[in-house]
Amino acid sequence: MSENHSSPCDNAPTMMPVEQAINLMLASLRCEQAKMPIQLDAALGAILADDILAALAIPPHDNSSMDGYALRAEDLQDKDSLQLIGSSFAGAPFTGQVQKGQTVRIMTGAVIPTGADAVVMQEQTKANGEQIHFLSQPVKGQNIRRQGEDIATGQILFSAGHRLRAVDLGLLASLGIAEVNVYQPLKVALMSSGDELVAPGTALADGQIYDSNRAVLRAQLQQLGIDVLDLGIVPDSKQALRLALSQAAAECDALISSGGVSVGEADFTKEILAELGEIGFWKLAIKPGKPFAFGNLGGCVFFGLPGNPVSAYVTFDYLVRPALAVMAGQERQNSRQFSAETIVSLKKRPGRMDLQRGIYWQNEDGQLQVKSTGNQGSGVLTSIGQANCYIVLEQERGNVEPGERVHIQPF
Ligand SMILES: Nc1nc2c(c(=O)[nH]1)N[C@H]1C(S)=C(S)[C@@H](COP(=O)(O)OP(=O)(O)OC[C@H]3O[C@@H](n4cnc5c(N)ncnc54)[C@H](O)[C@@H]3O)O[C@H]1N2
Ligand code: MOO
Repeated sequence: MSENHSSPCDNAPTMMPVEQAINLMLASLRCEQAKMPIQLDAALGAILADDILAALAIPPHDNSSMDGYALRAEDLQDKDSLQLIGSSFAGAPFTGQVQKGQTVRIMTGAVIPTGADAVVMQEQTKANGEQIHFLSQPVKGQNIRRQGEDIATGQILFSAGHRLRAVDLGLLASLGIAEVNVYQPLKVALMSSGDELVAPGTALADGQIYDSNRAVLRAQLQQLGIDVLDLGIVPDSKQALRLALSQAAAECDALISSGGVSVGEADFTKEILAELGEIGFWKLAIKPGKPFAFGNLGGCVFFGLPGNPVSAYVTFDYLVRPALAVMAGQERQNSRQFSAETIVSLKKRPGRMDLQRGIYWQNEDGQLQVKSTGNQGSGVLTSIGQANCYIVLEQERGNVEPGERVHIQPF
């Protein structure tokens, strides 16, 4: 993280527009992760630290896409039989040259013999000893997969910052690459704040609830390949918060806390953040998630998520995820949004951008339609479980009527 964190609106009375907050956050962050070599079998989800150039072509040779016979296409213009002179198997190429009037038995994936320029599949032939009779007239290039048609030598296959997916591991393997340089994973501390919280598996006393945010956030971090330092449940005490924030600052690249960032009498998180570090901004024009706080504890970036389970989930998704991607060295992802017609009315007050939870589908005419999951309360975690998209409603928009168009962002 850069040393200079702007403090655009400490104690700002107004809510900062979400785009502005994201831009401020991303501009203040950069990747400082060391590079490390990693074997392909452990590289799923890792982020490349170097460009990958193809040192060879894929496929490396012109080869057959069918079991059949390799030949010179022009030879079958005036006759329909050719003399068999050998065979080319995948891994055991034919070493001679195909001359006028000759053919070579060939298997799928085998190298095209020198001189041949087409392959006829065996179902369109009849063998009679060394004479092969052809039932179809081939065209030049038929059933030949060209050298480099998938990947050309020297091509940049992946740029630094690319997050490796399963298919990418196959592409790297096809180039013979067994090890790549990736960025070391981020280490992120995670804590839940609140005296009312207890860990699942324990009995509840009066007024207590189970801590669900940590389970969700831990899993989301794990999916991003991040090392999680779980600081557990931190009670609403300044001293406990000081200890937790100090430990995170000493050991981690970032701290994600949930709860305690609003204006209640036990909401101390911001106060301790300001004491040990710096508040970058607090309070965004977003629903849910208004009291989101961003700051730093020296070199440790602080993300203060609101305690309400939906607010914590949504702010992680929309605000923290892109920030962590920058810190982890990942190339910028554009969020995929589509336009859809809402078939229900959506309650919306101007002033905050809404990320309502919706269900979208394609109707018989191929048009995207969407409806709300229902109760949009920021404690209703099932609204996310049932949803397959966010309905993104602009900050100044008011109530939305059935038939109006809205933006959706699929999960
Ligand atoms: N007077 C005002 N009150 C509130 C405002 C406001 O502007 N003025 N904002 C509301 C909004 S919006 C939100 S969001 C919440 C956020 O408050 P905190 O971040 O301080 O969160 P808590 O008060 O600690 O908790 C809120 C809610 O969520 C439950 N919770 C907290 N942590 C967890 C957890 N780990 N797992 C499950 N549930 C959790 C907690 O019990 C509360 O019910 O403030 C509003 N108030
Ligand atoms: O933003 Mo709070 O998250 O609206 O409930």
